[in-house]
Order: sequence, then C-alpha cells, then structure tokens
Amino acid sequence: MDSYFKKRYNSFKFALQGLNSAVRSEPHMRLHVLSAIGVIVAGLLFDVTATEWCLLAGSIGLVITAEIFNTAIETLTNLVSPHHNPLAGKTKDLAAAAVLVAAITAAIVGLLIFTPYVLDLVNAG
Ligand SMILES: Nc1ncnc2c1ncn2[C@@H]1O[C@H](COP(=O)(O)OP(=O)(O)OP(=O)(O)O)[C@@H](O)[C@H]1O
Repeated sequence: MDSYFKKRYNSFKFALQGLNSAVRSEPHMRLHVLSAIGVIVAGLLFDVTATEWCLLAGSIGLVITAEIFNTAIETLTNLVSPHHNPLAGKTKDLAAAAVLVAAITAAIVGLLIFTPYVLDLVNAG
C-alpha cells in the first residue's frame, strides 16, 4: 500500500516537473499563463457568474493543455528527427495548429463573456 501511494506521489511530482519545464523553457507558455492571470483578474473585477467562470476555466485549461502537448510533440520530434524532414515539419505544424485553434476558441469565449460587461461599464460611465 505504501508503494502504491509512493508511485502516485512520484507521478504527480513528474507531472509538476513537466509543467515547470514548459513554463521555464517555452515563451508561448509564459504568454498563456500571463493571459490566464489577466482573464482571472478581469473575471474578479467584473464579478462574472459561476457558469462564466466554468467557461473561462475550461478555455484557460484547453489552451495550456494544448501548449503542453505542442511542447511535448516538438521535443519528441527533435529527438526522433533532428535533421530536416518534411514529416517532422508537418508534425510540428499540426501540433502548433492545435494551439492556434484552442487559442482562437478561448478568445471567442472571452469576447462573448466580457463584451457585455465592458459595454455596461462604458454605458454607465
Ligand atoms: N526537423 C524538421 N524538419 C522539417 N521542418 C522542420 C523541422 N523542424 C522544424 N521545422 C519547421 O520549422 C517550423 C519551426 O520549427 P521550430 O522547431 O522552431 O518549432 P516552433 O513551433 O517554432 O518552436 P517554438 O514554439 O519553440 O518556437 C516548424 O513548424 C516546421 O514547419
């Protein structure tokens, strides 16, 4: 039983190491984290509803998860194919496209949620 919990603890520790390495080595990841902080601050300022928090949290998670997978795929591609190879390029472009789609989706969710709050603020002012 002891070794069961030790294994789970180690898996969690390795996952945190991966997160730490993604934030430290990837400028895009830092940009996503900064954007997430901005969204959380805006959510607190506008006092968005619980449903809106769920959508914002889902969008933030989607983008950060996509970026981590992109980094993992890029790293593996560099290991497997360090030299120029059209398939390696295609693999990286596909992974990058996933991040782009996630980021566009998150931007649309953010716009749909925050635009009415901003308009209310402008109209009240
Ligand atoms: N081994 C390769 N063979 C062919 N094309 C490659 C290869 N490595 C990269 N490319 C092409 O160059 C582009 C940029 O590659 P790079 O490794 O800088 O990835 P990146 O997504 O820009 O990484 P980062 O997010 O770290 O800047 C890729 O999207 C791909 O089109």
